[in-house]
Amino acid sequence: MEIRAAEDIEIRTDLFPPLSPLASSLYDSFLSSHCSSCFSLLPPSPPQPLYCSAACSLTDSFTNSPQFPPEITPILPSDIRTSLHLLNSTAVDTSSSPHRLNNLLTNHHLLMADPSISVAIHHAANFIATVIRSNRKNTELEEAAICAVLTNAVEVHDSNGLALGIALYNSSFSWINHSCSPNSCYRFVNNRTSYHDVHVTNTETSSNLELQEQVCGTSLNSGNGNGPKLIVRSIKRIKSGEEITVSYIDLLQPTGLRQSDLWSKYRFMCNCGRCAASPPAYVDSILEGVLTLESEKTTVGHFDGSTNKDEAVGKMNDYIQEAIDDFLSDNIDPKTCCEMIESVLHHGIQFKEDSQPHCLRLHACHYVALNAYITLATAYRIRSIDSETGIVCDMSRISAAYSLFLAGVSHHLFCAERSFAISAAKFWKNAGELLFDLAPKLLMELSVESDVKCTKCLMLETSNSHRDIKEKSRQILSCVRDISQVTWSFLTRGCPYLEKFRSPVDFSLTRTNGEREESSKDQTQLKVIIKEEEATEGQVGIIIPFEKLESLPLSHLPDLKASTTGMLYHFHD
Ligand SMILES: C[S@@+](CC[C@H](N)C(=O)[O-])C[C@H]1O[C@@H](n2cnc3c(N)ncnc32)[C@H](O)[C@@H]1O
Repeated sequence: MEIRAAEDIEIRTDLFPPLSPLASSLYDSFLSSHCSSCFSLLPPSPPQPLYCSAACSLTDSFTNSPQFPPEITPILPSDIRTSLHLLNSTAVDTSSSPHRLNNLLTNHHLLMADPSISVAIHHAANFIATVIRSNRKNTELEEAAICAVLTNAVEVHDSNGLALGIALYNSSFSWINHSCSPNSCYRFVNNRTSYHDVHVTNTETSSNLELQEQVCGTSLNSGNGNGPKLIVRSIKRIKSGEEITVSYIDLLQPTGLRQSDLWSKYRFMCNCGRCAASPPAYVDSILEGVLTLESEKTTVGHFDGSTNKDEAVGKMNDYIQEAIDDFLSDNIDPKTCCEMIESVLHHGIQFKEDSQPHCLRLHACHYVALNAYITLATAYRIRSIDSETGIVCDMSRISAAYSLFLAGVSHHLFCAERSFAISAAKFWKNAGELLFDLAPKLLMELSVESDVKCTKCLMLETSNSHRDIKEKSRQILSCVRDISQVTWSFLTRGCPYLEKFRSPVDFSLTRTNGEREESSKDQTQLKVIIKEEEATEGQVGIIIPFEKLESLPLSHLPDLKASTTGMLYHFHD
């Protein structure tokens, strides 16, 4: 099943009114802080039982279910609670074939064929049958409910991106397939927001969609009226008849990782255009891109004796990822985390090829580097809070610089793949917040007053059309580039990794190992190794300077890809 547009849909259109879930549940860690029915934050001393209102308490009858048996692992208690709600929902037709419960795909055969999960599904189904005191002879329906939840439920996030729990929606949403280059996205709206507070460009939007092979008569808003409401919005222009797609996973990952993410979470191999592209899309090559520098320009190597680039890249990735994981699990302090990650980002690692030493670095847009910038921005921010007065500003400044750099990098990727708009917008917002946070600290330190307003761009104005958004995106970049001519060197002072870059939106290196060099000279010394095994001898790629990529009409990007020989991207003036 799939959903297709019944008519042309403009960018930024809500495809149907906010949808209530058929069933939902908080994760265990939020059960005492959030309303189990509508997911809103409860007051500091919450009422017992834990609902925000009498209406919410009426919709949720299974919160006090008995202790979950350990055999249900790896199925989470929130999956079981959602399955219980689903079976208890008046909007669910339990008399139809359990293999397509309420017309939702259950992937029953796929999940039951996997021994790592089928045993747990079986135990969980027996547990659910006991709770609902089912007198059915078998637990087929309970199994189907669990499989429907595992196949279709989505994680619910609050406005800060915190994952609160899961929710399952009817076929209007659940029939929307995944794409790694989707044309739509979804988000959750506060239950207290009325439909009229939500921006809807076309109030007739429910007629924008055609449900293929629709057989159920369920109305769009059937389900748990108090649960977290979901909105689907177009992020590209969609032609009549085109399939509506959203992303089920983080899109800022290269193809192999996206595929394994989808397999481990949803048990399917993605067959979308981005995954099937050959040669791979520009963004997928650059998300895994690495740089080599000639030996005399480098001094430090973290892993001696490596003669294989793939192995060297693997070590570099593992080292950074371990530092990130250790930081997130409190195993290392923020200062050590910054030192470990920055040392690999800045110095890269050494390897030998044809008995020549080379230094390998992650490309600034490498997916591990992106995760590193997020961690570094957070770690420096924590250091700013924990610091003595003297270095508070320095720590906040570098935190803002990493956040701004991340926004610039994601914007660069967004220019080539428009579905990265959501990530780029989030990173720009974070960067803006950290810069706003830094400004008063600096003013206090400098004891000056200032009223700074941007007159170059109209960033806060909303854009309606594709052309407007492109123009606004160009304005923002030109504004950031102009401002960063004066601020970037200040923001990055004392941070050797970021000091190498000309600005947060230009990734051509300005120095290698402390030596300031002309950018053009650098570029001839850098080889962009995107997929080394596919490059032929003598191929030298050049990092595409940001301005050049930006000034290219988007329609040229596929040409750029098609004109490549091997996997190296050549770019000529
Ligand atoms: C939420 S459902 C989407 C609707 C589903 N196609 C249906 O018939 O009801 C998710 C399931 O659809 C299939 N699916 C979704 N996107 C896919 C894609 N890009 N490639 C292959 N299968 C996909 C997978 O079986 C996945 O588990």
